[in-house]
Amino acid sequence: MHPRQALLTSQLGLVVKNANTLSRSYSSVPDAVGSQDTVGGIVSNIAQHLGMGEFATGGLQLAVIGGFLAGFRYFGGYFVDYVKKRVIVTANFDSRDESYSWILNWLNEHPYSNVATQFSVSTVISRGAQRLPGEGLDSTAPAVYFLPAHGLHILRHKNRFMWLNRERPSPSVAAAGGQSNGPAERISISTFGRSRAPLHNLVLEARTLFIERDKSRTVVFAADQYGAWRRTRSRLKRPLSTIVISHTVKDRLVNDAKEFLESENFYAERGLPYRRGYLLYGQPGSGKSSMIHSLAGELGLNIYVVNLSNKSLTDDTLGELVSDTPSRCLLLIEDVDSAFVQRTQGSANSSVTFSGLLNAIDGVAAQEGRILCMTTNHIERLDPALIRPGRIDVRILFENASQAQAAELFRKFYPGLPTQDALKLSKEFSSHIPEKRFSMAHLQGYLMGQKNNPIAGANGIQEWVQRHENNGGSDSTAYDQDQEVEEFGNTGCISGTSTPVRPATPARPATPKRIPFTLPEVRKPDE
Ligand SMILES: Nc1ncnc2c1ncn2[C@@H]1O[C@H](COP(=O)(O)OP(=O)(O)OP(=O)(O)O)[C@@H](O)[C@H]1O
Repeated sequence: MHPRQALLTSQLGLVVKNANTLSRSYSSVPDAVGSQDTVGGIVSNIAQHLGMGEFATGGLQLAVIGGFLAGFRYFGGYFVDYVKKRVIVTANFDSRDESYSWILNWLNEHPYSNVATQFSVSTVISRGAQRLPGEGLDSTAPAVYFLPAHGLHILRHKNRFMWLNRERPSPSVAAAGGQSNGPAERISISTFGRSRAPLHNLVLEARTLFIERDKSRTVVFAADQYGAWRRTRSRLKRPLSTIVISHTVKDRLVNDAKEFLESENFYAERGLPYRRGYLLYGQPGSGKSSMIHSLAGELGLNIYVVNLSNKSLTDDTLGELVSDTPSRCLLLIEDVDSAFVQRTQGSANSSVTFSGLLNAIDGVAAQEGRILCMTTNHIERLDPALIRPGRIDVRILFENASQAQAAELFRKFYPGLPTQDALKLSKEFSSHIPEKRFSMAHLQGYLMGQKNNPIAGANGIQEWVQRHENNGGSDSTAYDQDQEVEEFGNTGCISGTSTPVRPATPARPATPKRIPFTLPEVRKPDE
């Protein structure tokens, strides 16, 4: 035999011998039973039975042992997982979900965030840890949040050890995982034990903390390019008293919305879709958006804004977005005329089709308990189907400033004035303003130039008005009628009593048409 061959044979013999020894060591059966009962023995017996040589027997024994080890490795993972599941409880949070913001906020408040040596700094608490505009604008300096950095952290909460893993997959991993909503960040929090209660309570605590933080604010969500809602900003609630419109209109609108939110049973008992739609229409800068923000604040609802001009928005994503809104929220579609002029004209400015919009508004997936608000400066351009009863239940006309509104705006603009002075100066101010000639935004702009000088504000208005009238003014022709709420049938779909709005000619009329209404009074649902 060749010396190398002899060496190989002797080495293999050694391995086989060791394998026999090893296989014996796994056996818990006493030697008295005989070597036949060990794994090695059984394998060699089978090998002998098959007429295999010593070399092949050793190979077979090695293969069997390798198989055992591979099997242990494979099933060992399951075993470890099984044990983990029985002694460790874990909660996972995904950045695409609102609960992620609760946890980030909770972490920011947690003492660990002050001592963590690896931490990230953020000016916003938001999903996806994205830099989003708007937060902190109400204060002079933007807020700063200190959060544990990505990676593993061990912290103590309510006398319990917990470990937290904050992970952000790379975009390639997210793409491979088919995450169409963009790469998601994840936080998992674990602790020993089988009870979910500690983590359950932690989540509830985080939610309460977050709600407290937003209590005095209205949070605005907007659809991102992936078709998911993103928190874009939160604003201090705007008091209703700062909106200068007819008090009757304001009260009726707010009461109507409040009544709706309390009438779930009424709708359920009658099998009516539980939603309510408002259309705020009229002059630019007359307070439509401000009224909606104020209304949301009053009702304690967050605002979900859909921008139909967003080219990445499709019928499907719009439908998903609407069905993804919480059951209590205000869904806002601003400047709805800019995307849809008339059904027949298609949707040149939007990837969403007209029927896609209608489906999203009242399709089966549309959320119950939702308030829909649409705004437009051109009601006459809207397709009647879009604003038919059931989709839009209440219409509110916003006009340019009346003299009474101008006077009230003046008084609210200078709240520190003694009553007598406020009355005198506001009268002087408003007397020079032609009825419904200028928008409230326009007048507010003028007053901003006289922020600290109410007397100059009152005295200078005449010259300002003359100047703007000579220039043709920047406001369009005034309406000739009073502000009012126009009320369709309460139940929307089954009404059929209202007079539909005729699609107007494409040319912009000087004076928007008033829409006739059939029910002058707001009816209570249980009347
Ligand atoms: N009726 C009003 N009461 C108080 N402030 C008003 C009123 N109307 C307008 N403003 C002020 O004018 C500015 C613009 O108002 P807002 O955006 O609400 O108008 P809009 O009708 O929604 O305008 P557009 O149709 O152009 O979107 C805001 O700063 C708001 O405070």
